[in-house]
Amino acid sequence: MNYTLQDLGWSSFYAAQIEADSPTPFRVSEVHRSSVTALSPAGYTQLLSPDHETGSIAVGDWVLADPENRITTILERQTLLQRRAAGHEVKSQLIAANVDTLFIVSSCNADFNIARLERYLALSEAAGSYPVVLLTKTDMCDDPEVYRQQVASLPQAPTVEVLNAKDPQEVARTMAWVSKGQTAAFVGSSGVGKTTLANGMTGDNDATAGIREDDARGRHTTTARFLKPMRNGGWLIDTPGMRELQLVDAQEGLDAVFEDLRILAQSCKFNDCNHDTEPGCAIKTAIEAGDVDPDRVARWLKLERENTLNSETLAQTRRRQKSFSKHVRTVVKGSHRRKGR
Ligand SMILES: Nc1nc2c(ncn2[C@@H]2O[C@H](COP(=O)(O)OP(=O)(O)OP(=O)(O)O)[C@@H](O)[C@H]2O)c(=O)[nH]1
Ligand SMILES: [Zn+2]
Repeated sequence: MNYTLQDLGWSSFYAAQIEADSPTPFRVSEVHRSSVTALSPAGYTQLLSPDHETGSIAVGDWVLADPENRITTILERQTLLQRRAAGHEVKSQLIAANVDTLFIVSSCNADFNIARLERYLALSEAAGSYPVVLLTKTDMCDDPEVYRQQVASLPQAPTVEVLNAKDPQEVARTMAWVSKGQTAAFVGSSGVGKTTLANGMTGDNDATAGIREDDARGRHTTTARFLKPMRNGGWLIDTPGMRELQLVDAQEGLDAVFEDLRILAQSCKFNDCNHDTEPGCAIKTAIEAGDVDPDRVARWLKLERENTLNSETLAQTRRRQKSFSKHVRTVVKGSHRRKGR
């Protein structure tokens, strides 16, 4: 199957970043330890990272490479999904780039959890992706509408679809949230139906998501991310293992999801009000008047604290990533100069 750049999601946003005589861009479809697999109209190509490290490249990225297939430029992203990486050290982990639609998957059962949905919604808003909440397992639930209502009545009124993920017609309906050339990804807990939905949307038949990869320490299970073509001409970034999700650098996302509380907090007497014991706290007053749900305030403050802590500690990591992208851009400029420009 050969794809045009437009099929792969190329748009004027990216075209504006390259020059007329730039080499053909690639879309990253898989990130490995020191190389990436990328798609272009010529098919799949293995590309090398200049510093043999791929932490700054995400599935979905658009990149340029030199004739030796070494990546020279990562094009500016339209959207970027990231989270705090697992482990003690605060690092951001790139999940996927240039995702237009983020499917936030939960089930119409005990998995359903507003706090988790708010967290995923903030992630999506911070990334710049359009969130669509998919509530699965309607066939095993007496009243899916109760669940739909709970999502739809959030102040942000997110788009929500309820469906049986095993029903091809219902999957086809939800697939319409991704147009030809657009890219989608899934987040959600284990067992909510992400693989089932992905199989329905791509026509694949994946049973397990983990793959095995060799490294110096021997074989170990790793989580892989793939860009896969959807039946309708869209693209799906399959992101297994997207369960635990700590926010980092997600202030804009939190501001969007909790806009009502943020606006209310502007009326607090103190600018840096913790909405705890301070006098003149507009949030507390609203809770006491029954205008605001105290649980929602608690969820907001918890996510705010988490994001602030992670984002502040991240500064150093971010500087390292910046110096990487500076390095690859310099390579491009240098090669231009050599050509006498
Ligand atoms: N009846 C019914 N079963 C579903 C539905 N969605 C998923 N399932 C079943 O739920 C089980 C888990 O579904 P998966 O698609 O593997 O869930 P997942 O989100 O990919 O889980 P992880 O890979 O662990 O993250 C499977 O047995 C599915 O067949 C649904 O809408 N209705
Ligand atoms: Zn306050």
